Formats: sequence, C-alpha cells, structure tokens
Amino acid sequence: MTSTVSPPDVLARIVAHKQLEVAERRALVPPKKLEQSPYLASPTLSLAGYLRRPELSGIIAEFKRRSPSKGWINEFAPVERTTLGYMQAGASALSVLTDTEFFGGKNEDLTTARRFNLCPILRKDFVVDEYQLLEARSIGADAVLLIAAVLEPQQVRRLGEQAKALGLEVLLEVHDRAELERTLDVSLDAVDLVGVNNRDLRDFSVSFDRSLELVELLPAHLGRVAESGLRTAQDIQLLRRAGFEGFLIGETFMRHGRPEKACATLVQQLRDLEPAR
Ligand SMILES: O=P(O)(O)OC[C@@H](O)[C@@H](O)c1c[nH]c2ccccc12
Repeated sequence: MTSTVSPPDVLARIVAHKQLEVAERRALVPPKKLEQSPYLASPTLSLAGYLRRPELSGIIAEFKRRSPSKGWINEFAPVERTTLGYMQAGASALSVLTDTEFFGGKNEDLTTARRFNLCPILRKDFVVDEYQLLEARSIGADAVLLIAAVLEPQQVRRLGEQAKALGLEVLLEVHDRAELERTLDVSLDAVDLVGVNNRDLRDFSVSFDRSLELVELLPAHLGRVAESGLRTAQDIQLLRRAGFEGFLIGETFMRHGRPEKACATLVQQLRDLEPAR
C-alpha cells in the first residue's frame, strides 16, 4: 500500500506514519537481532570524504521510485543495474530511499545496493527514533539523513551522537536559515554534512535560491550538499562555484527508463563544462 498526500501536511503525515512503523518494527525485529547483522562488524565509508575527492563528480545519485509530490517516477528499474551504473558513470556516492509508504522503497533496496557497490551509501528515510540508526547500520548504510524540519535541535544532537557512535555519518537537512541556526547551535559536533533542500517539503516548491543563500552560512569543516531539483551540468557548476561539494540528484535520473544512462550523460556534460577539474 502506498499513499499520495496533499502538500500542506505531508511532512506531518510522514512522521506520524513513521512513528507507528518504527514501533511495529521494533516489536518484530528487536535491537539485539539487528546487532547480529554482519554489516555492524565492517567499517563504513565516509560520504564527506568521497565528496571531496576531486577526481569524482560530487554527484550523490539517488534511487527513488516515487515521491509524494510526483507519484510513481520509476516503478521497475532494478536496484543492481541502476546503482552499479550510477557508480560506473562517475557518481561519488549513492542515496537509497527506504521509506515504503510514501517513496516506494525498502530496506532490501539499500542492502542490494550495498552488495553491488563499494562507495558511501546514504540511507534516505525519516529518522525519528534511534532504532532507525541501528537499523541503517544493520542494512549496510554508511550515512543517515536527519531532517531539521521534523526534529527538535536537541533530538538532532542526540540522534547525531548515537549515529556517530555506530560509525555512521550524519547529513543534516535544512531548508531555511532559522532551521540551520537553531539546529547547528546545539548539534555542531554531531553532524558531518549539511544539505540544503531546494524543495520545501511543506509545499513542494523548488528554488536554488535556498542553496545559494544558505551556503555562506555553512561551517567550512562540514560537507556541503545541494539537494533536489537539479537537472543540468550548469546547475551543478553554479552550485559548485557557490561552495557546494555534493549534489543530490534523484528524479532527473529516475524518470528515465535507464536512470544510469541519464547519470552517465550528465557526468559527461559536466566533464565537458568543467574540463579543469
Ligand atoms: O528527486 P530530486 O528532486 O533530485 O531530489 C532528490 C532528493 O534531494 C530528495 O529526494 C529529498 C531531499 N530530502 C529528502 C527527504 C526525504 C525524502 C526525499 C528527499
């Protein structure tokens, strides 16, 4: 079962659903069980580190089947071929949506991507509970997303510290200055990267101005990621020149029958545009 919801309350609905889902999962698969996953014994890869590698594009290629704003984007692309193709095309890292209800993903998608790729993988989900951090580690993720719009600053700090203790990197997502400042004020040490979401998840509007305005306020030691609505090599060039190191791209790739080919085309265009890199 999947849902499409109207914009104004989408975040609140996702979070409410996620809380129920986490309670169910915890009852079904207790933390002790998750701790037995072999992934807990293997080291994680640094997303921030990979984004700084100059020989790579900085693109975080996302596997996203559907979204509340667009409905189905790509129901049938196989995870193996798509994620491996993304990396062969020159992406720096992967992002895999694991939310089922609203994004059509699942934990197994991330584990499949893990089996086929040696690169940092971001688990893209709505973290509201520490259980999800252990779960992320147990399915093979290297990094998790914490969304400032749905968490209190103190929660970001606590979840961020717990994530780091598990060896996961933390990408904090913000979409305006107030969110950025109140959250980083208390959680600076618990975060590895900051992502500016060009899409307002409250009304789905997209504007690069969000990224361009906020980039100067991002602490230099944190990885800087521009998220959502990126389509062209020119978009990436603009945002890179403004100071971003990472470019999270989902729909531009996934709406093609062969998302990995769309990624290869974009990477080639980027190489033509930025030959000196
Ligand atoms: O498909 P796009 O417009 O390229 O966007 C990718 C990514 O930024 C977007 O999927 C996203 C950003 N933050 C999120 C939080 C939850 C779910 C999804 C997201």
